[in-house]
Parts: sequence; structure tokens; C-alpha cells
Amino acid sequence: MKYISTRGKAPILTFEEAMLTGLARDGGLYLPESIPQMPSAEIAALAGLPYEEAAFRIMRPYIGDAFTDTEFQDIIARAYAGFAHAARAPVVQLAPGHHLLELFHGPTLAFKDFAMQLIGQLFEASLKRSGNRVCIVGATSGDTGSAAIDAFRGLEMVDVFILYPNGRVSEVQRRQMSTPAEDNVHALAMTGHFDDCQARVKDMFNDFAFRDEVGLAGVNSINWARVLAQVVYYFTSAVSLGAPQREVSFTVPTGNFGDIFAGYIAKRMGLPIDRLIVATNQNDILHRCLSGGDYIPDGVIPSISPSMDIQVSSNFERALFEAYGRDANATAQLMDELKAGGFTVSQGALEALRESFDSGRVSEEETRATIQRTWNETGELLCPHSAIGVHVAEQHLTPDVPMITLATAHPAKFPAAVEEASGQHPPLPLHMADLYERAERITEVDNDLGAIETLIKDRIAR
Ligand SMILES: Cc1ncc(COP(=O)(O)O)c(C=O)c1O
Ligand SMILES: N[C@@H](CCOP(=O)(O)O)C(=O)O
Repeated sequence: MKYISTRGKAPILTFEEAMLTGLARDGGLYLPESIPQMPSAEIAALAGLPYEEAAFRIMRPYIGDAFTDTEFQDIIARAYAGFAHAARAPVVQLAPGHHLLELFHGPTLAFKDFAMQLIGQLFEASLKRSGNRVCIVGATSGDTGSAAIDAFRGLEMVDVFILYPNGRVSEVQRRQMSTPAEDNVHALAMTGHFDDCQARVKDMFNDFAFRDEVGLAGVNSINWARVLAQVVYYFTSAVSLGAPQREVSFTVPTGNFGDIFAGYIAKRMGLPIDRLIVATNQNDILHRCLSGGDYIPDGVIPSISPSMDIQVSSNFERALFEAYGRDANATAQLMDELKAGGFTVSQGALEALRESFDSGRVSEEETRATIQRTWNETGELLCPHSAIGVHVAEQHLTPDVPMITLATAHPAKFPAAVEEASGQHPPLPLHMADLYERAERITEVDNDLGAIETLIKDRIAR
């Protein structure tokens, strides 16, 4: 399996190379040159398998010869051993025809753990073999950073620098990033919002001198391996509700478009998915674009679902590449227009996007009301992001196709918002019970590329 860039001008890579690279050298994102198909009988055979075995069967065709089957199976087993639920990604019923896929049973309580714990193991195996070192730089609105720091803390051949928007993540998220004591992990609180952090990370990838000097790697969902790991739970949840004999739909709380794009890949592989529904908060650029075709960022507004406070949605580039019939020049042109302020999706590409995706936007008040109502009616305490998914899903329920809403984080990551909405205080799980007593280690940085690069080089040299 080979990987190509959405902008068509970067070297074609193997899985292992694409994983260790992150962003392509032409600024694009890597995708497999073709999407492997999973026949119905193979999908049906996933029923009842342990999550790890299903993950192996689904991801194996993408890996090429990077790892032997036994190595890959061991890597997957280690990745999910620390999850607090035997099913890893359990499905619970909220109402007739509406199900919740709980993706928050990993060590840092968000769906990011599914990919990040796996990538941590994949990087370790690959770097041990090559003897190379890498410097991971990531941007986070709260969850990617905590998951990355947990997955890579203490790894000898890896340094991790996470840029987060100062004052715009929840206290639990901040403490998850700032309290690990291992000196290979660094929480950098940057002035600005998430889009600024993500832009500086991309700038570092486009600064080839810096990139090559430090051995830059990325673990945001620009990294194909992140998306791949997230494909698995679309299959396991759909099969648990009767796929492939029966279609299902998914509603996905969306920001950077990585998670829902994984659902799109599952559909392209042959999983019978009817609709993929993008659920946004008040930072609704994706909903506006899917509704009218214009993609024009107009500034991030902080919300009670901070992880989705995003206006420049990285993975939408992958969706556009597919919607334009894999036309790399057209994709590159759109991304140039975005730098200059925004773009309009062509009518044909918009229709192609709408063949798979619907969308909805949820206000702050509706988010709070959904947390409260869901708690009262079902006893399920939702985090604000998951509540956005549930609210949008409820507007798209149909009698014949079961809906699965992705619950992307544990309510305990956002206790203030959840308590205000429901009157319930979500306690931290035992392994994090002393989080508020642990010492924090944070470096404040300005939104200044040169200064951040210098800081990273200095820390690595120590
Ligand atoms: C809790 C939570 N929900 C939803 C999202 C949105 O996911 P994506 O960025 O893959 O669209 C994020 C951030 O990525 C998140 O942390
Ligand atoms: N919501 C994310 C933003 C980064 O997304 P990613 O999936 O591209 O890493 C976060 O919590 O950091």
C-alpha cells in the first residue's frame, strides 16, 4: 500500500513513512492510493470478535509490510490493554433507534486514545528498529494533547511538544497535559486560539530546515495513522447493530473533521453507512459550507465544547480531495484560496460531499438542554461535545436506519459545564483522582514561529 498527498507534489510513501512524516512536504495530507474493500462476509465475520482482533483485520491491508502480523497484533494488544472497558468502544441504547458509541474509556477519557495509544506503540516499534529519534509537535484544543502526552511520555526516542490555546481548554485537559513529570513531554500554552496553534504546527512542517534538523513528526489527525485507527470503531459498532445486513447512520461531533472522515473511509471500504452527519457547535463553518458551499473562516468563538472550537478544519482537505475526484491541483488551489481568506466548493463537489454527509449546528443553550434532558431521561451523563452529537442526531432519526452518535469525551473532562447543565458533578475516574494535587509544568509562548522553534531546539539539545 502506497500513500499519496492531497496536493500531488510530495513523495509517495509507505505506511510507515507516512506515519512518521505527518504532513506531506507539499503541505498536503496523505491518503492511501486506493481504499481497500472489505467484502460483506468479512464484515459479518467481525461480529462477536474482541475489539483487538477486529482492529487487526480492518487495519491490516493498510500497513503493507511495515510490521509482521504477529508484531502488529502485539502492538494492538498493548495499545488497548489500558482501556477501562472490556468492549473498548461499547454501544449503549439512548432511545429506540438511537445508540451512543462510548469512546471515552481510554486513559485520557476521549476518543483520541483509540488512535494515540496505537500510534505510541507503532512509533516505539518503528523507532527501536531504526534507532532514529523524532520530535513530535502537535496542536490541541485539549484532547489530542492530553492523549499524545499520555501515549508518548517517557519514550526515550521521542520528544513531544504540544501547543494549546492559553486559557481555552478545560482545567482537567490542561492538568492532563501539564502534570506528567517525564521530561520528554512539554505543554506549551500559546497566545491565541486553536487555529493559531494548528497554523504554527503546519508552519513548522513547511520550514524544511527546522523540520529536518529536529526530525519533526506529527500526531494530529493530519497523520493518516490517526484516521486509520478511528475507522475501526465504525465497523465494530455498526456490526453490533446488524451490519452488514442492515444500514446504519452516524452522527459525529466535529471540529477538525478527522473522526468523521474515518467514518467516510469505513463507508468507502464497504460498511453500509447511510448518512454521516457532521455536528458542530457555534463554530459552524463545516455546517455552513455543507449547506451553502462557502468555506470562509470568520474567527473562533469560545464555547462550552472547547475541543470543537475550530474554524480551519484540517481534514476537510481530505474530503475535498475525494469530492473533486482526487484532483490534487484543484485541492491545492482551494487551499491557496483558504490562505487568502476562503473558498467556494464547486457545485459538483458539493453534491459529491452531500452524497455522504449531512450537518447540523447546536447553540450553547441547546447543548446544555441536551445534557440535562439526556441525563433526566436516560441516566447517561454527556460531555458537551457528545451532547452536540446527540442533539443533531435527534433531528435526523429515521424509522428504518439505526443512528449511532459518537460520545467523544467523558463528562469528567468538562465538569463545570456538565454540572451547570445537569446539576450532576461527574467524578474523575480513580486513576486521575489526585489530578488537582499534582504539580503542573507549563511554558507560556507567544504566537511567534521563530520563538517556538528556538525553544524546541533548545529543549531538545539539553
Ligand atoms: C471531545 C471531542 N469531540 C469532538 C472533536 C472533534 O473531532 P474531529 O476534530 O476529529 O472532528 C474533538 C477534537 O478533535 C474532541 O476532542
Ligand atoms: N479537538 C482536537 C483538535 C485537534 O484535532 P486532531 O484530531 O487533528 O488532533 C483536540 O482536542 O486537540
